[in-house]
Amino acid sequence: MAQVIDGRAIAQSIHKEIAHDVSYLSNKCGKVPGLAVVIVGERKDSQTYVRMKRKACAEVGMKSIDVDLPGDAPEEKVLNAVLDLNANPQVHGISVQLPLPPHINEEKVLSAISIEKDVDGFHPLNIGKLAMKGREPLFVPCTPKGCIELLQRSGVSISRKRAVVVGRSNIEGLPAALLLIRLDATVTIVHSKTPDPKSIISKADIIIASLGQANMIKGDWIKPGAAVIDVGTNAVDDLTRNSGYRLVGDVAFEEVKEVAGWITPVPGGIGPMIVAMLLRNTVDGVKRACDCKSSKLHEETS
Ligand SMILES: Nc1nc2c(c(=O)[nH]1)N[C@@H](CN(C=O)c1ccc(C(=O)N[C@@H](CCC(=O)O)C(=O)O)cc1)CN2
Repeated sequence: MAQVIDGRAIAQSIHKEIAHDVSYLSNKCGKVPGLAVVIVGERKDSQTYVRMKRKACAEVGMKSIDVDLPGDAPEEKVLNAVLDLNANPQVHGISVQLPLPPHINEEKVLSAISIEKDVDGFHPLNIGKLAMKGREPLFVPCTPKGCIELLQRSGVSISRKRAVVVGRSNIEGLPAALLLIRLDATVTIVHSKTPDPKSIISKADIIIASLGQANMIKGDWIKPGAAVIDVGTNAVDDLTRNSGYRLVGDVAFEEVKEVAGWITPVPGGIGPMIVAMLLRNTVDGVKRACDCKSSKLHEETS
């Protein structure tokens, strides 16, 4: 029976670490880390995530700068909002909530964010550096960074392990694979066109599932003892709920739990870590800018 990794509890302890750093930066360096979250449109799921990001900022003592634009805002308006935030000294990080409405060129908007404030790590320069040996990105995307944090804080070793990433999206699958390679795992990416995914997944010590297909990965696809991180968030009909739906992952949780060594639930696994990593990236950016080393932060505040 797998150990269920509690993403909410791990994210909460990271929030405490961040609050510690924020207090030091505010009191000793006179810098209150500021995160700008930009939302374009009224998608319900995006509004939920944006609310969570803003609430988390308040909880750890960070400043939240809110930019809410209507769904029909022209691209130029979104680009101008980003340029204003780039120039605002109170803003240390900018998160433009994805997906953007279809009339807006996502690449253009993400490329307009100053790389020093690209706390989502989506700027092509940051992704490019993540992909290159010997180069260090300023920021790593939050979902894959959260996956690694969950593995490491649960005692799962990564080096020399066989890892399979299911999905190849720019913000999840692809950067997750790049991070695992940096940590010396041997990595295979399985995607929607891969023949016989089961035969590949069943050899993995570590699985990061991010394809967006409800309950796709079954118990008999899993090597006994493997670590399974479920990044899928799929809404399935559930008439017993007031909302009429519930969230499930890409992994058939109940059956995989019987075989795996570690597993994350949905909800309550990677989700809360995405927000925690965004705050972590923002605070780390401020530390880098004012040359406050984290060891010094912990020494002086503990
Ligand atoms: N600019 C960005 N856009 C998007 C990102 C991102 O990292 N940056 N990732 C996702 C959305 N996302 C954050 O933005 C996100 C997704 C899920 C959660 C979360 O905590 N989920 C909960 C369930 C919440 C619910 O009940 O609906 C969980 O899994 O426990 C947080 C953030 C795409 N866009």
